[in-house]
Amino acid sequence: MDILVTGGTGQVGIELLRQSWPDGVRLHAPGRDELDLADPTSVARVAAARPWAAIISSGAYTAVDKAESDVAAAWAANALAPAILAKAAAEAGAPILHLSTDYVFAGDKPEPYVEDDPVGPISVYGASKEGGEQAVRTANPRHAILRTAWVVSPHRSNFLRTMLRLAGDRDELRVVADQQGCPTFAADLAAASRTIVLRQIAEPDAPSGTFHFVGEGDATWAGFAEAIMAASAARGGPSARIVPITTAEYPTPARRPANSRLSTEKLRAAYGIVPPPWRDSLEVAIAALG
Ligand SMILES: NC(=O)C1=CN([C@@H]2O[C@H](COP(=O)(O)OP(=O)(O)OC[C@H]3O[C@@H](n4cnc5c(N)ncnc54)[C@H](OP(=O)(O)O)[C@@H]3O)[C@@H](O)[C@H]2O)C=CC1
Ligand SMILES: Cc1cn([C@H]2C[C@H](O)[C@@H](COP(=O)(O)OP(=O)(O)O[C@H]3O[C@@H](C)C(=O)[C@@H](O)[C@H]3O)O2)c(=O)[nH]c1=O
Ligand SMILES: [Mg+2]
Repeated sequence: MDILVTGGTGQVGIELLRQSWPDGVRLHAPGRDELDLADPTSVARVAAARPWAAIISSGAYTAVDKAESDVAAAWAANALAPAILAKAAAEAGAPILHLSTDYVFAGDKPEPYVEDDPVGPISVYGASKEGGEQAVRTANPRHAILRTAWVVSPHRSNFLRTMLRLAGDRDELRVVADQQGCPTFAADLAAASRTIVLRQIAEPDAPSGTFHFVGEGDATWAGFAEAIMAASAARGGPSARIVPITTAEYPTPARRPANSRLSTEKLRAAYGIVPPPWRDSLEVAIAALG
């Protein structure tokens, strides 16, 4: 049984490939040389290369600030590529698991967002990911659109690694304290994705639709940074004092939601998946960094 994974070299892709998969399941994760998400011809070729048992669509244009000035590339990778993948899976009678983001929301809801809340992206990245959701939803009835948020891991570029790197150079880090969300560890997300995709392959009537998966608990970016520093210091790693600032004091090309906490109740009910607390996963990740 062959599963196509896009973005296999990304934070989530690396952890997907590391999961233990049942005998007979093979994951195929072509690199950029073979699969260029910005090139529809290349995406269509890989999508049609085999009758995939499932497609996991994890690859994306994830540089949130750069996307503001690179609109076409962001939309090609985040919306058009998933459309092609979802259609190819549908033609093979196969499900697609597509990863999406909290940044599809505007961030003005005071409570955690549920799956049915209206989207309202405030960035090019968020809008392009919303485009990808709509493409997947309309091209393949057998889908799980899995929205996640604030993904970190010991690999690639992410907030955890940025904070540790900056802490190695400075005594003090200024971090925004008026944006709240749910930190998510890539390994936890990959484990949830594995459960969903295996059930979708095995059961044609497995729950389809949009679901949220994020680490249990919430934080502001400043609060997350403080927890990272405490965990790092406890293991003799780099640490710095976190100075809470406002979004206005940290100007960026892209706007980000003030609140993008996500409720995960729907996934719990549909698939029995219970997200681990992000603070527990932080300890595991810091330990893995040595
Ligand atoms: N990171 C986060 O905080 C969040 C991520 N998500 C979503 O989760 C998914 C996985 O994200 P994550 O693993 O963190 O992403 P990363 O930024 O770690 O990795 C992105 C992956 O996509 C690949 N990719 C990007 N552009 C192309 C392209 N044109 N052609 C081929 N491959 C390409 C990269 O390949 P290469 O190695 O060649 O660069 C890499 O494998 C994405 O859909 C993202 O939108 C959702 C919420 C939060
Ligand atoms: C590096 C740094 C960032 N910040 C702020 C900027 C921003 O508001 C917040 C997080 O910055 P980052 O650039 O790491 O995060 P960002 O690129 O916004 O992360 C997002 O990535 C995409 C792919 C998603 O889908 C989202 O869920 C989210 O994880 O922290 C500081 O306040 N101080 C700092 O020193
Ligand atoms: Mg970033």
